[in-house]
Amino acid sequence: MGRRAKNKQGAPEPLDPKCLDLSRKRKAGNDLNDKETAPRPPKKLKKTGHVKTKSRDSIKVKAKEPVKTKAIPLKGKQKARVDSESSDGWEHVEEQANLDASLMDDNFNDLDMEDDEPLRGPVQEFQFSEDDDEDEVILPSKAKKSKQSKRPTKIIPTASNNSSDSDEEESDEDDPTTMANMEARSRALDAKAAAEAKLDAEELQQAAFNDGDDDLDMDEDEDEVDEEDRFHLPTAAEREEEKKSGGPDVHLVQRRMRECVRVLSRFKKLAQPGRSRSEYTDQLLADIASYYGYNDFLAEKLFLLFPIAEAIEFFESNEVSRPVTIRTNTLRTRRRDLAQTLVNRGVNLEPIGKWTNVGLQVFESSVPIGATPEYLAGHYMLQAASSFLPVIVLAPEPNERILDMASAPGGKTTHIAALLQNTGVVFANDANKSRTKSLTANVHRLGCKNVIVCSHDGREFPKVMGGFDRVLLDAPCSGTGVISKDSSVKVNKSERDFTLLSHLQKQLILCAIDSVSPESKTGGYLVYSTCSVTVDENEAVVDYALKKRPHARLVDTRLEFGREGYTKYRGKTFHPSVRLTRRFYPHVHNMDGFFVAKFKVEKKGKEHPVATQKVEVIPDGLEAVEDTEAAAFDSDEDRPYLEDAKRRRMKAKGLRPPPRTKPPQSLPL
Ligand SMILES: C[S@@+](CC[C@H](N)C(=O)[O-])C[C@H]1O[C@@H](n2cnc3c(N)ncnc32)[C@H](O)[C@@H]1O
Repeated sequence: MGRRAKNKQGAPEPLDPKCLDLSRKRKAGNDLNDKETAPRPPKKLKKTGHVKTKSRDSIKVKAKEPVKTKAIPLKGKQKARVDSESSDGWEHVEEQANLDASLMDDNFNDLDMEDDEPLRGPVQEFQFSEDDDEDEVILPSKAKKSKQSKRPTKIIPTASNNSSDSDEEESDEDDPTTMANMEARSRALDAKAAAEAKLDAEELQQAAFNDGDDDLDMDEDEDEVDEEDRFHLPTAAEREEEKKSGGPDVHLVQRRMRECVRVLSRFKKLAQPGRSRSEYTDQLLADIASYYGYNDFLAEKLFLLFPIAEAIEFFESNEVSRPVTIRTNTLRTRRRDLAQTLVNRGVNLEPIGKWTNVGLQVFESSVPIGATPEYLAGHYMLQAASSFLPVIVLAPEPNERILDMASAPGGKTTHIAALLQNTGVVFANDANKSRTKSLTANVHRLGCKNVIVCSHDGREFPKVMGGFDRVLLDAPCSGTGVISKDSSVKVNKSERDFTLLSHLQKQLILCAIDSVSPESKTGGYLVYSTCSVTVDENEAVVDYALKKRPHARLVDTRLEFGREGYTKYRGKTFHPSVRLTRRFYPHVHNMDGFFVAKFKVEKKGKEHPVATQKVEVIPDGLEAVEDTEAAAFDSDEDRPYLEDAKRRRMKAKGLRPPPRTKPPQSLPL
């Protein structure tokens, strides 16, 4: 269990942002009560294994059993070295081919994936993150005031408001939110958060620029550090001794983390003579792992994603629940009407932000939000704000044929169905049959009439069916973006899991591309998303797909916020267009960590010039192989499935279906 969570010795002070050199920051994650510049409020530590610092009393979304986390000491210096190449989760695809043969399953050998030989075989030894368990709601027996009444900052909005408006609108902040002032308040909050986000971005850019740069010591003319005041980094023997005596006091760990961050930011001036950067980094990583309750591997993997001070922000944000959000089901109601009804029931809510016209953020509720008559009637879905994004990016159009390749429990499927206005058809697939039950239940509750639920391994597409106008692959992933919801991720993910996941994601993304019809008149798009922040599940997968399918190119997501995807990461260089992908972080956007990429699939031979202008540095083992025949959509093969589905629809309506034109083929639904 992490010391942050364990709280054996009383609640420690929150890390002082000043000492993390973040004092100028006004984070999107700060409490609104803090108005302008106050730091993140102190977080309460729990006595259970929960590491969340805020509980939801009346609004419980997917409450979990307490998870016991365990501090695992660093095994060696090399383990935590920032410059370690071996531990950053990169895989060699050739090596993947040599994965334990028992992992390989011949079921898919008949797939037309000769060109992807190294990626054959399913990967199945890990738990998938099922972050998007929208609507898996635990209903409280008694409605209580949510701790969200403290009104955490809004989810990051678009920057479109002027500050004078926002000043005016803030003046009535103490008054209750009503339908009349809801929009105005939302705009004010949007403006404030946008300004904060801009400031953050500038500071982070600066931090990234400075990070690791010894010349950061710009204050050389300052007085020498008094030797007595200099932070003493424990020696190896002292650390060993500390371990033997049951680990350091939580306050000591906290102080030490602060000091290490400080020293690393002004190394020349503050470091003890003779001690290296990597020694401080090792100590910091060991303390992060024990304080927040991560295994060493994951602590390092996540730490490496950010400049040092920002990494602490990220770890801190994983200790705080994200705002409760709901998506209006426009098949049943309008957001305005829903908001009015819920306000009348005692729910305090506001529109999420300008980027969505269906989302509402719930601040407090005197009724259980997962058991209102409107909920039961399918007027809304309890859904994380981040999971709106891939569907917004997919932008389905009425009458299209859409595949949601990994769809349970259906938050995104039902959103797609609503955008199609119940026209066209959505094939909602999920490999896990038992999870299709909640998917089907949601499809029914929300009144989606254009959804066909099926259960295939995604890698069977497009053999099962292809030629879709748009495909969404919300891939199974490690869930490193949703640690605040599922803290077990902190300790149950190993390097091997990331290798296997990335392997599976690469297989799935190729099948997803091959399922898109380049002939589509209205579409021809694939959206790839994960609720993970690791590069090997995101940019590396996307880059791999670009190499393997040169007729697919990345296009703008048209989202107005989110950080650009990495085009360079720890010695790897990706195709320049990978910057068109978008990353979302809890500490920046106050939403789950998330990744979204959008591809346009062109006809073969019509490769887009950008897609073929590959940069030279290619991730290990992923040398571009000429794209060979991809599995093509075979309309003859597809016909029996479509016919079967049509017969079912007719039967369901009490109509007599026409005789079959071919011997029946069962569609496993
Ligand atoms: C992130 S969740 C999907 C959440 C869903 N899109 C939603 O919005 O509710 C990933 C899903 O992938 C499914 N899955 C795992 N491996 C798969 C595979 N090989 N093919 C298809 N689905 C798979 C899991 O069962 C899980 O439901």
